[in-house]
Amino acid sequence: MKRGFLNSSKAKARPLGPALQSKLIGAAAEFDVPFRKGQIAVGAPTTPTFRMAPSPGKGMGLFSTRALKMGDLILSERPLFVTVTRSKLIASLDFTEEQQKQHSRNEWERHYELCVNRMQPADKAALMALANCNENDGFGSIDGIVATNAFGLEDLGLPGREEEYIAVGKDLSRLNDNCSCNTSHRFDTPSFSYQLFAVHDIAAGEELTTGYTYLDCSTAERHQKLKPFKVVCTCAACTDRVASDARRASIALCNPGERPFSESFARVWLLDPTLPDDWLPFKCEAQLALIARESLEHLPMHCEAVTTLMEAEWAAKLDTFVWEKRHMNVKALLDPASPAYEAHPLWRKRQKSCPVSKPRKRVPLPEVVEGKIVYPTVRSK
Ligand SMILES: C[S@@+](CC[C@H](N)C(=O)[O-])C[C@H]1O[C@@H](n2cnc3c(N)ncnc32)[C@H](O)[C@@H]1O
Repeated sequence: MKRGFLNSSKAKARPLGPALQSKLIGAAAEFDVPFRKGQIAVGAPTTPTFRMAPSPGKGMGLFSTRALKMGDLILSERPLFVTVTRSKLIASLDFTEEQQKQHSRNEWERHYELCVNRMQPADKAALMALANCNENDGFGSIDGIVATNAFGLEDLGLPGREEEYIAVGKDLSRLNDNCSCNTSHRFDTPSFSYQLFAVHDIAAGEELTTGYTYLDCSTAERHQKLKPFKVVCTCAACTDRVASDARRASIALCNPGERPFSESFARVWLLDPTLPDDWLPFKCEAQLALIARESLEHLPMHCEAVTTLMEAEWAAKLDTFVWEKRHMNVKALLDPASPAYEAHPLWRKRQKSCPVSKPRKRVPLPEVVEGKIVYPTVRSK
């Protein structure tokens, strides 16, 4: 699961076999010693970065207490509660769909109760104080809280079963949704903690937000996926949906079939020696401009576009930084016998297929015109 919560489209429903059922755990009860004192884990910020406060129309939320820079660590916390990803539990083939659903909810509630009753009182109280958007939907009280607040815990699963676990955090689960979110989290397995980072600069007092669903899709798709959280998102992207949808479609298209950016555009560039050298850097810059415009810096495509740009263009620029200790000799990058050449696959392939460099021109960035992305220059092959 790239980001977000239990109901993410990637959280697959699968039967819960006995082996998995026995793994159902209350993290606070099961993993102790180094982190038992509070929720703060290794690497936590030394000065407070956030506070919890009401967010109009959204219940409680987290707000920055000081200006944060892109990449700043906001919080680091051990999950309160870890469990296997919720799946439908089959009871009887004679059950109606609704009876089946209710059976599943009852079973999950029974399992959760076993775990929660093993938790430390303070952890249990913190868990039970979290929001529950499923209160009147036939969910048990713990099940409802887990469904409202759980994050994917993909780094704990075995290969091929990465989406097996989910977790709830005392502070992390207070993050509200925004389709142009300003934070991203990852799970640090050695410290068994979630770490939350600023994905762009954040002003003091700004609400900290995350994306509950995949965000490189249309407003209508996002709203559909937000339904289980009872969220009707009114963020800037949802309000300016025509232009925003066009930009997001273009960002997602740069990643057809979830192939890394470097494999889609870089491949075209690598294999076509008639394209100018600046074709790929241009594509990267266009992608970066759209990502920045939509505040989608948390997407893997952002990192991929920067990496591709670095390899395609900035490697050559490094040649001029002779005053820098780590100065990289680009001649080495051009020499197939050198280790530097070997270490840069993208550059290497480009040099192989297109040995003659063509001059790099700056081009204006794409714009949205009547809901469509318009690239300013038609690039000739
Ligand atoms: C994980 S909790 C977030 C923290 C929660 N606001 C609280 O008070 O603890 C998810 C719930 O917060 C509310 N929420 C989150 N984002 C929202 C948004 N953008 N607009 C309205 N409600 C939102 C919804 O009720 C949702 O079910």
